[in-house]
Formats: sequence, C-alpha cells, structure tokens
Amino acid sequence: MSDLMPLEEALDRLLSRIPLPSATEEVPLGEALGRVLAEPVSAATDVPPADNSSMDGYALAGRDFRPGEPMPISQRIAAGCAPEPLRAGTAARIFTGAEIPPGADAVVMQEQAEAEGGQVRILAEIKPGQNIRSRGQDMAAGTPLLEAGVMLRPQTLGVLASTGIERVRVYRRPSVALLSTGDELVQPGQALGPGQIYDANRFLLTGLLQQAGVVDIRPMHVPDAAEPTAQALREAARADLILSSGGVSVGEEDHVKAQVEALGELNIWRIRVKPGKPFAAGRVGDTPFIGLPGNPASSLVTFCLLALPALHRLQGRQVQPPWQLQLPAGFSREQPQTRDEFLRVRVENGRLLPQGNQSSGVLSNTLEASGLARVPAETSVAEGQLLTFMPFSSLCG
Ligand SMILES: Nc1nc2c(c(=O)[nH]1)N[C@H]1C(S)=C(S)[C@@H](COP(=O)(O)OP(=O)(O)OC[C@H]3O[C@@H](n4cnc5c(N)ncnc54)[C@H](O)[C@@H]3O)O[C@H]1N2
Ligand code: MOO
Repeated sequence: MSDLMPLEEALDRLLSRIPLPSATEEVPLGEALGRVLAEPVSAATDVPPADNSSMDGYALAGRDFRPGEPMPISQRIAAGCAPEPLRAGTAARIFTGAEIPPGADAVVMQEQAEAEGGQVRILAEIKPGQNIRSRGQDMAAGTPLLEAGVMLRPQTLGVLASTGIERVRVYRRPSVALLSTGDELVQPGQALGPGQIYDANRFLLTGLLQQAGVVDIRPMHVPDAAEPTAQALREAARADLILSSGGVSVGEEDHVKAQVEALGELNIWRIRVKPGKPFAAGRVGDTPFIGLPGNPASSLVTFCLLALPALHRLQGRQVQPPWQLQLPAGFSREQPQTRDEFLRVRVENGRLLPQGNQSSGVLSNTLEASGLARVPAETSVAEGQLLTFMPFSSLCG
C-alpha cells in the first residue's frame, strides 16, 4: 500500500495546481453574502460616528454635579437628533443611541435619577465618561478590517454596513461541471430497471457545492464507455472545474482516469485514505479535474477533505484547515488499517462513536453522524484514546 499518497501530500499537490480566480466584480452589500473579497477593506467612517449614550437617562458635565441637588433639564435628545451644546449647570434628558451634547461627559441611567417639574436629582456617584460610547470606539476610520480572500458572512456584512460601505469588490464565482459516471445510474423519479441504482452523488455533491457557494453547477450523466467519457470531459472543460464521481478505480469499466490522461494529465491517483482510496486529480486541457470515488461515502469524505479546499482556492478564498477537536474514542478497535480512516461518528457524552455501518457504500449513517473521526493508519484504537474529530459543520461549509 506504500504507493498510496498521504492525504496532506495530496492536498498540497492539488492546491498548488488550482488557479486563483482571474476576474472580479463589484456587488452591492445586499448581494454579497458568501462572496469572496477580492481586495482589502478598511473602515470608511468612525463607528460610532459620534459620542452617544448607552443608556436612557440624563447627560451632564461631571464638574456641575452636586450629589442630591436638583439640576434643570435644559434639552431632550432622542436618537437621530442633533443635540445643542449643554448649558452649564444643567442636565439633558437623553435616550440610548442619542448623541452626547457638547459639554457633557457622563450619562446617568434614569434608574439612578429622580425627575420632577423640569428638574432632575442624581442619586448616585458618577464617573467621567460613564455610559458614553465614544466616537470610533468600535472602529476608527481607516482601520484595516478585512483582507482579500475573506468570505463574507452575515456578521461581516453587518460590520461593513456599520461603516457605511455600500459595495464590495469580490471574485467572480466559478462554474463547476458535475459528472456522475456509471451505466447503472438513474435519476430519482424514474423506475429502477435491473442492475440500476439511483444517482445519490449528483444530489450529495450538488448540495455540497451549493453550500460551498457555487451557483453555476452543470450536472451531467456519463455512461461507462471511453468515447462518451472523453466527449463529456471536453464539454465539462468549459467550466472552471470538473468534479466527477465514479470511474476512477481499476476495473475496465472505469474510464474517467484513462480519458483524463488522454485529454490532459493526472497528477494524483490513489490516496492513503479510507474511504476514498481511488481519488484522482489532474486537468483536462487547462481545466482542473477532481475525480471522487463513486461510493457515496467515499465521495463525501474526499469532497470534504480535498475538493472543498480546492474549491475555496478556486473562489479566491483563503484555505483554512477544518476545525479539529481532540475527543476521546467511545469504542475500541484492535485491527489497524493500512490507510488513515475517516469514520462517520456521532458524539455522545463527549465521546466519539462510529455511526452504523462504515462501508463506503453506506450513506444513511450520515443522517445521524455529526462529523468525521480520523484513525491514523497502522494504529489500533483503545477506548478513551484521543482522536481528531472534524464536525461536518466545519468540513462541508
Ligand atoms: N479490484 C479493485 N476494485 C476496487 C478497488 C480496488 O482497489 N481494486 N477499490 C475500491 C474502492 S476503495 C472504491 S472507493 C471503489 C471506487 O470505484 P470508482 O470510483 O471507480 O467508482 P465506481 O466503480 O464507478 O462506483 C463504485 C460504487 O459506487 C456506486 N456509485 C457510483 N456512482 C454513484 C452515484 N452517483 N450515486 C450512487 N452510487 C454511485 C457504484 O454503483 C458502485 O457501487 O472501487 C472499489 N473497487
Ligand atoms: O476507498 Mo473505497 O472509498 O473505501 O470503498
């Protein structure tokens, strides 16, 4: 099994051959969710743009304050209003989010004050600056906020909006040709004939691609024959990436590998990963090609570990390793494997438990599994031993 490529080497090799996007476009903030920034962004304004109150209460100047003595209320400042300078010896009625009037340096919350007949008595000690959110305390204008390669999440959009940014420059979205190979495949909705199965991978992989931010997905079905495979690959090479499932193993019905070699090159084939050994990658013409094994669990695992980082790079996104937590095994296994194994597991009482049948043809156990646990090659597992756990929420997003 020494001819199998270790996962990390395959990932490095794969990523080194994925081009960054060449084109960018400007989009309004409201359409930017999930897009990848193509240039750095700095704060356009101070946030908040002016000192403002964090409480409903009374704004005053600390030097005018006499404990227990009434002060005249000289103005009322609601959020959204422009305050007048505070008259000496007076307080201003103020509300959360309203601008602090020039001359005031503290806000007393109304629970610590008594107002009557246009006057207010402050019942507590005050500290200069209390209950004031100062101008620029969140961000000062010009503060670098984001680098190119960052994917825009809802909170990122909120931050950009708070500083008044209306449009962002993002990378153009890549297109992906998605090939399901195999004579046995039919689409859900059709009756199954002898020897046929439903094409689970088209939906599994379409979902994973959509979740990864790909919009232009071009699904194709490819029969197990050399010329139709070549034709499909040529057509697929018009997309920015070709992602296929099946047809990469060693049988003479597996045509994908040979046809990729004929139309371009294959630079990864067979990795030290279970499930997913026959994973292949290369190019068709100049278009990157990623060939996932046909077994659905093998497709899922190799998509998460290899295709997703490649897609991130293709989108211009910084490639980050998935979350990796060390959790104790809730099982033991004496028989070591020759490949690094990625078990579909659930977490119960903080322990990792393999979920159901781990055959690479079984996908239904992912309904209850919450992620993958890695068992290194040539290693047995003792109960309580720490294993690396990667939640699906981080692996597939
Ligand atoms: N003699 C050997 N045979 C196999 C080896 C090997 O080393 N020597 N490796 C096995 C391993 S491991 C895997 S994984 C599979 C992968 O084979 P392929 O990638 O060529 O995939 P296929 O043969 O086309 O299909 C495998 C399996 O998955 C089913 N399948 C395929 N596509 C879909 C789909 N879209 N939806 C649902 N199921 C799909 C297909 O019917 C097969 O049952 O090879 C082993 N063989
Ligand atoms: O390496 Mo294969 O994916 O297990 O059945």
